Amino acid sequence: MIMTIINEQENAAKVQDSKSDIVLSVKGVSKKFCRDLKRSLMYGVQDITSELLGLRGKSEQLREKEFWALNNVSFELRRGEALGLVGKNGSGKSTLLRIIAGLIKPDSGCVEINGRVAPLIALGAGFNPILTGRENIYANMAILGLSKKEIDEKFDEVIEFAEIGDAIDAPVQTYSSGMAARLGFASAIHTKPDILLIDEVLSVGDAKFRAKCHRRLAQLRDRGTSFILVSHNSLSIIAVCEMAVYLSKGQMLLSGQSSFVIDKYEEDLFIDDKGNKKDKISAEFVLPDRAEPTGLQIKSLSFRDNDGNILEHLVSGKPACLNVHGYTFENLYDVNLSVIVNHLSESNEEVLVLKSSYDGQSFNLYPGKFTIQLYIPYCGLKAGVYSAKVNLSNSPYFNVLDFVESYKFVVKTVQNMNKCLYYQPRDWKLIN
Ligand SMILES: Nc1ncnc2c1ncn2[C@@H]1O[C@H](COP(=O)(O)OP(=O)(O)OP(=O)(O)O)[C@@H](O)[C@H]1O
Repeated sequence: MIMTIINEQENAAKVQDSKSDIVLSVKGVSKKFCRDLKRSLMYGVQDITSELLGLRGKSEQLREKEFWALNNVSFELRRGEALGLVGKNGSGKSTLLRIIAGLIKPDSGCVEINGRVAPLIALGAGFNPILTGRENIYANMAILGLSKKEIDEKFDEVIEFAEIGDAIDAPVQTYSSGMAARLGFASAIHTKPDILLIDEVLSVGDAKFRAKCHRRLAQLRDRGTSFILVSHNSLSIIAVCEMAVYLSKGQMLLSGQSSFVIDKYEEDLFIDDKGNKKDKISAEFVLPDRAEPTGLQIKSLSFRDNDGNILEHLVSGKPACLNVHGYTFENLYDVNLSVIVNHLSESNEEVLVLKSSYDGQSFNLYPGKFTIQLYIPYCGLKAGVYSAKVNLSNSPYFNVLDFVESYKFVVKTVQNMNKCLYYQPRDWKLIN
């Protein structure tokens, strides 16, 4: 009997602990906007008047031209946790951050915050363009709740972190977007926030500064700061956040472990608004006939398996052939194939540059159809959406004969490789 009582007390303490760990609760938050400016102003006046008169009821109905920018979104954030917010353009991410930051009110639902929130929303948000960097630091940190004395104490650290030198005494309107982001980031992190809201700001600035921000974020996390990070860069989300929320047209489609959520999000990048697949990526990419004076035309591109069947998508670690099928009108010698691949769903950076010339290979083509094949014994790309520039050129000066600017394709993975930059074939064994 005594044991039971102790256990119940322990359980109650645990529940209490886990509750006090929650720094943010977003409960059924909805927000509607109106596309028509005149109407939006009219609705605004109506809403304020009825609120003043105490008549404003539940605003669950949409009026003409209104739409839900957020619809019944709920999640919790714990102390020291990092949560990624993903979704296509216009899915409601910034609106949600603005509601959490208290910049706009939800139409229904509520946000409960346990601590200090520092928003790093749009670049230099909160900065007054005609004030200097120095004046803005004071204004910004005061808004975030610091006293003049506290700001004086932190000031040198802030400018040292921002590394903007003499520009600190120039008006912020003369700053580049990178400089404004540095200053915004530096002042926000020095307010010792409990929750930091970061909207794409980490994608500006040079690589060195970004690395410094990431290091500082890791330190803040160790001290218990929680983050919400909005980014179109899936790798940033996976690297920084253990949890993620996926918004689509204002609704929370999915929440959970970030690698799982990102997988689904990346898959959906190829689904259009009507739910159809946007590009038949795997089906042959067929080019129209063009008047090419170069003596060669690329007719189609496709990825195929070893048996020549068209692949719906590539799979990390599995073999594939890229078939470049075309037509030549004359003899062409020393033709080179080049394939440059960008990772669309992440940084859009080049991740692969393959040129037959680099491998000392070129092809002689004679009038009629041809197929040049690039065989990859295993696909080293990780899951995601990619775009390839495919180009045929010939020596001696690599004159371009024909090219395809953007051949999109999807790579899927059967194993969890999301935290890796590329696919690594592997085998595990114990050797006694
Ligand atoms: N003040 C506003 N008035 C009317 N519509 C708005 C307003 N603010 C945002 N919207 C609309 O609400 C929707 C959600 O916008 P939001 O900026 O939250 O999307 P997002 O997911 O942050 O997009 P992005 O990835 O492009 O930054 C969009 O359709 C946008 O046009």
